[in-house]
Amino acid sequence: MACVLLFSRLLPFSHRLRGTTFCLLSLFLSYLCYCSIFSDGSVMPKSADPTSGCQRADRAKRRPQDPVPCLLPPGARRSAARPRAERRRPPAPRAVRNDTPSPPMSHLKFGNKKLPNAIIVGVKKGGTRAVLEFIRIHPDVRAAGTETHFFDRNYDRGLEWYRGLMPRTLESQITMEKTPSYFVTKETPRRISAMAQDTKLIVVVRDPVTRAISDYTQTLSKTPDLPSFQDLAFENQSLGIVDMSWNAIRIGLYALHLENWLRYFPLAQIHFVSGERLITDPAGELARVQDFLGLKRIVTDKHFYFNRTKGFPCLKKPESSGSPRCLGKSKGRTHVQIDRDAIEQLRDFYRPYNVKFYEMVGHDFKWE
Ligand SMILES: Nc1ncnc2c1ncn2[C@@H]1O[C@H](COP(=O)(O)OS(=O)(=O)O)[C@@H](OP(=O)(O)O)[C@H]1O
Repeated sequence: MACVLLFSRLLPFSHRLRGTTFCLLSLFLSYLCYCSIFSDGSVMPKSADPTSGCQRADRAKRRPQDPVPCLLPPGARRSAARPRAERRRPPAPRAVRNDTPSPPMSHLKFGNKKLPNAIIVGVKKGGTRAVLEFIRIHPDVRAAGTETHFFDRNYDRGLEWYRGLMPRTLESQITMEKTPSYFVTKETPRRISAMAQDTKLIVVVRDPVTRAISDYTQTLSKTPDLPSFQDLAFENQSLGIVDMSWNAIRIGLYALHLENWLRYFPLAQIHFVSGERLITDPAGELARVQDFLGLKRIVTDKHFYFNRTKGFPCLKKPESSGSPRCLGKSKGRTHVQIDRDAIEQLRDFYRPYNVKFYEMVGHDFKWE
């Protein structure tokens, strides 16, 4: 345009006409030149998707299950394969495509849900929560957080339902759960053995008299108008006749329950944790649990401290972050006071069962 204005001032009309034509012609030639230089589309590529060309080129060689090669770190393979001229170009804009298949990151990151390799099967109020919380700080252990009650209450839901409750684990990790009522449920040993005969079993046992009082204390906290402990524990206290049908009493007959388990599992596949030693020497008990599970002894006394307020061992603050961890208020309640005579009567009642249990497992737990 500047050219046209200049000519209109300086030249007569006939000359002006020739000058304008010259000007338009040179503009047209410049345009043709521009188009020929950038005709390969590098100014505005047709497809902004950096993966599309790559997918097309490789598709013939790939099987459907193979990963899409263009999902590898951009540039790693493609820069070597591209012609030099193309490599000099500015990088194509990164496009977010919803239809690009995602790599299976969840699989890589979290592993798979597996049926448990080891189960804490009992006993109620034995210290089962403490064992699970202590063993699960081991990096090779992952555990279901809540009691699943699969083998006693939810068996009809099937193994896939059960598996769904498990945490994701890597190949090297073991899966665990705890449901203390399993130990006294008749069908459970058969059902666990039907799932996997090599399932490792852990039983946390505790003096059956203190266990019964602990059980009663828990029930009383939820049902304040419960009859007294003595009323429930004895059919006739003056004659020393214990009511074996009361659950709090029945659970403590360890020898009887164990007989049922030994029909389906060898003794070597069952590990017994002392509920008493779990409080006085948690690291020692955890060392034995780790050995039984075939784990490296990683959970050691470094991990515990005795919390005076709680009156129990708790987990120390992890090095990285977090805070010290004690079990909740429902663990370590102050027990209901039971008179000495009733306790002595219950000790007499349990003694033969305890002795039988010590013989069966080859260990004296010294419940006196
Ligand atoms: N470290 C630590 N902290 C708190 N409590 C501990 C610990 N170790 C063992 N225990 C004892 O665990 C008892 C509860 O047992 P369970 O976890 O098996 O109970 S439950 O069956 O799951 O309800 C609980 O019983 P009670 O003292 O009668 O409440 C505790 O004595």
